[in-house]
Amino acid sequence: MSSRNAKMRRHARKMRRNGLQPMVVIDANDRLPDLVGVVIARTVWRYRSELAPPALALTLFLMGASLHAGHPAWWWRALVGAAIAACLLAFLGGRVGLSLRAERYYAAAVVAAAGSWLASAISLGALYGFLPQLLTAETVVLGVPWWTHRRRRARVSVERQLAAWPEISKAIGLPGSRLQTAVVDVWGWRARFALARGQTIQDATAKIPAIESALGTFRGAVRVLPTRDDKANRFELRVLNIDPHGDAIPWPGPSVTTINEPIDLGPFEDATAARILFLRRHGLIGGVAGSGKSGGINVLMGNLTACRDVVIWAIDLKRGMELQPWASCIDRLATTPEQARVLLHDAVAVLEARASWLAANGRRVWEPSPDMPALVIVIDEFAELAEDAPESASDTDSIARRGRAVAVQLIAATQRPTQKAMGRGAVRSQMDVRVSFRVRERKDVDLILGQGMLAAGWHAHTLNAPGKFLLSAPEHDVPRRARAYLLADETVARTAEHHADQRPALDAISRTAIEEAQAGLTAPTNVPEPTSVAGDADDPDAALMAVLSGAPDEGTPVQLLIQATGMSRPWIYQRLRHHAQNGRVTQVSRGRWRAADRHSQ
Ligand SMILES: Nc1ncnc2c1ncn2[C@@H]1O[C@H](COP(=O)(O)OP(=O)(O)OP(=O)(O)O)[C@@H](O)[C@H]1O
Repeated sequence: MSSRNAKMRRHARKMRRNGLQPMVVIDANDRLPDLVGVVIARTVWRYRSELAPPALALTLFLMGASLHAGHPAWWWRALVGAAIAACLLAFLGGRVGLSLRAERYYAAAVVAAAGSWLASAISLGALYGFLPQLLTAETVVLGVPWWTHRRRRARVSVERQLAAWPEISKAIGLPGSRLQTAVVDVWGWRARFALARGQTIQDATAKIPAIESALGTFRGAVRVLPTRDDKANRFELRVLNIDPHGDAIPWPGPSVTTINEPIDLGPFEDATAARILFLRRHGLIGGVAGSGKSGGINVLMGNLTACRDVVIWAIDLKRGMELQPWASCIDRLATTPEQARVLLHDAVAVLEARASWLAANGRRVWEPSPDMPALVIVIDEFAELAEDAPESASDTDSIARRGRAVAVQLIAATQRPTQKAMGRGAVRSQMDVRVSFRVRERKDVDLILGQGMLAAGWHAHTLNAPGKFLLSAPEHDVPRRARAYLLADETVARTAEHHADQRPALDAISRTAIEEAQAGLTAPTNVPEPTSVAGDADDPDAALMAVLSGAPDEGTPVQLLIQATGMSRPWIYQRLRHHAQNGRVTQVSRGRWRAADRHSQ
């Protein structure tokens, strides 16, 4: 036979040299040549999934025939066995991977039909009456759902694609890498590979375009990720047949009611939520204009405003364009450089006061609660702040370095967080949560996400639609694409209105600190010496009323009242409360007081 095959190969080569296609000629009396046997075996193997229904029918036929000959009384065993198996599949099929109810009922129906036909064949004979025709009809009827089943067809096509992996791996420069498992999911499929000795996940990441070409997918369909066990010599390949982020994903509403819970920013490609904890963390959001940063901030605002243990301050130097719709939920909104400067100065005062309070009370961290809320400062376009209010750099720096323990947190958005744009301080390096929307240049990946992230596969420059982002944080150390939920303008307006009533106020410690800071900031130099205003150093209450009577329309800061009377802050507040109850003084604004009727005093 082998000399015959050699002869055939020589003949085929000769035909090809003459420009002809070789043809296998089979003599009716001859044994089938090896080649044909191999071709048939390969075809059967290749189409084994499609051939499963007739193969099952043939097996049943042979079993029925042989058992009828040897054990015709066994028919009831087949019947009972099939009934039990059908019930198990119908009710517990989920445990063997039949996740959909329709799949479970189908499997149960197949087992029941096969079992009853087999029982009849064992008892009566496989060729009895219409039994062969019945078997054929059942094969066709029950075969149709099998042949048309989407997931089965997808799995088969994946298996066929992956059968070529040994050649693909050589062609793309990952020789020796081996397929371990493959699973079809809603969006496409994923497979786990073992790498050859010395190959790394970074090598596989660098080969993504080559893998896409070899598998014949569309551009951008392939992701390379570490496996769950985080082994350095394995990787997971995800291939998307449909982009799960193809359409905008409407915001389903807030995912949290406290900052102690992780906020859901939008789904990853496998439909799991990109949840991130902001408690005692600073966040940096970057990406080119139009990449969806403001959309991302909207998702954050929708969630933060639902938290009763968060007070939100915001800086939006684009005249409040982005954050204005949330104004009813924002405790303080700075839209000018001067307002921003004061706001950040006050935030540092809050930070200091909270730190002193923690130290005095032997506590390590500020646990946010509705009475003692976290203070989250959202800054849209940080670069404008750095440029227009450069004197605030030391304040943002202090907050970035020392704000975590006292829950005074920054969330900054900017297009390119260069050192210059971030105010040259420690702000960028202190950002614990990084969200990168699309960047224009590859090097901007490292700018937003941190040094070395581009090389590690964080390819934010390949994000291809607004709202798509990569999330980097201690609990998110793998570059998985996510897409932020989209809040329509009406949703923002409705949510802001809904949450406005439940916003908490700052705690007394923070409020007092702000009043002190503002008194320090605004103490005018031309105000007469407090003692001379008071005129009566022996009677602090009279001195207090004298200062309040002479107060300007915008009121006198508490700090001045302290200086005028020489009394402590609690004493001042106690007297102010007392006089306010009697209608003698009035609070003009936070920390500023004057006499109710200044002319009658
Ligand atoms: N999550 C999202 N899903 C779908 N579309 C989005 C999403 N986020 C933003 N978009 C679309 O992209 C457009 C630009 O988004 P956005 O204004 O948030 O970008 P930006 O990065 O803040 O830009 P800029 O820096 O100019 O303010 C929006 O008008 C919106 O149509």
